[in-house]
Amino acid sequence: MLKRMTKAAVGQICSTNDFSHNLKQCVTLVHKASAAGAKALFLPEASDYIASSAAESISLAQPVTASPFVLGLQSEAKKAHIAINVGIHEPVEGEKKLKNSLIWINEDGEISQRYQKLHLFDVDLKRGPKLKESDSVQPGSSILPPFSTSLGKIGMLICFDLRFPEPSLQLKRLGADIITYPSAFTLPTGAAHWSTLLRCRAIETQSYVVAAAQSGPHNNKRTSYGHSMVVNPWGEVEVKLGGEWMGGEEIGFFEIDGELIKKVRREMPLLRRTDVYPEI
Ligand SMILES: O=C(O)CNC(=O)[C@H](CS)NC(=O)CCC(=O)C(=O)O
Repeated sequence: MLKRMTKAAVGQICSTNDFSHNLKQCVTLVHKASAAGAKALFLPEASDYIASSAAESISLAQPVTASPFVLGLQSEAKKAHIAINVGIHEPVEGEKKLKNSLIWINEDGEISQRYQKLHLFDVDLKRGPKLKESDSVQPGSSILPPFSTSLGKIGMLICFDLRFPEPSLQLKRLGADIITYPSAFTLPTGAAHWSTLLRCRAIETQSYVVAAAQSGPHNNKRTSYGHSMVVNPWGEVEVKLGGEWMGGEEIGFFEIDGELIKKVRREMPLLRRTDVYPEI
């Protein structure tokens, strides 16, 4: 029997504080994705820009209705009839701090879903990095229920959220087939934890995990780890892009196999002992 597979693309870029440079990289990837017949393109966290300080990040944020980056991607999505999952910054009216958001731009170019990052990356490692995301960002307060797309049901999380199994398990419980983690991991934490965490989340949730990553130097203070990955529900790595030394944008293709999701879940049901420990 013919399996129903849907093609998608995962894109890697290196954002700076220059909107038009960042948009250009993303548009190149939209064209490549669409030429290859992908139904959706997954882009990294903070694709619109990465600043070198909290103050600069706050000063750059624009509402989606006025952001040349978001408007540009919406128009490309509509032209190419492809959905785009992309991480951006959004100002909050009357507040100083921003939202670290993930939006779903559908095939008609409309923003149809939006998630606000729950866990903020405040770390101070002896050998670096020292980053305090909460200086410029306010955390979200809810999980976005998985939504239907031509690929299957998508559950959205962002970057540092990857370290917490609870929201991914909750998304799986709510019916997700695919969980996304657009990211900008640091070099030391990426080398130590990135691929292990992504495979764990895929194996635990028996779902596809799609993690588009920032890669390379954003400014003289920050460099990202790269290695964008797609992991299938059995934990196999289906796509792995290059590391931080790679210049420019990069793309990888994969197919979502709905039969594989069903097979993995049927063959090894993960029935929780919620009589012993609480359901999360
Ligand atoms: O700063 C922006 O504009 C965009 N946001 C980010 O890059 C965020 C906050 S600094 N990065 C992470 O969450 C990295 C997590 C990480 O590296 C880990 O969990 O090890």
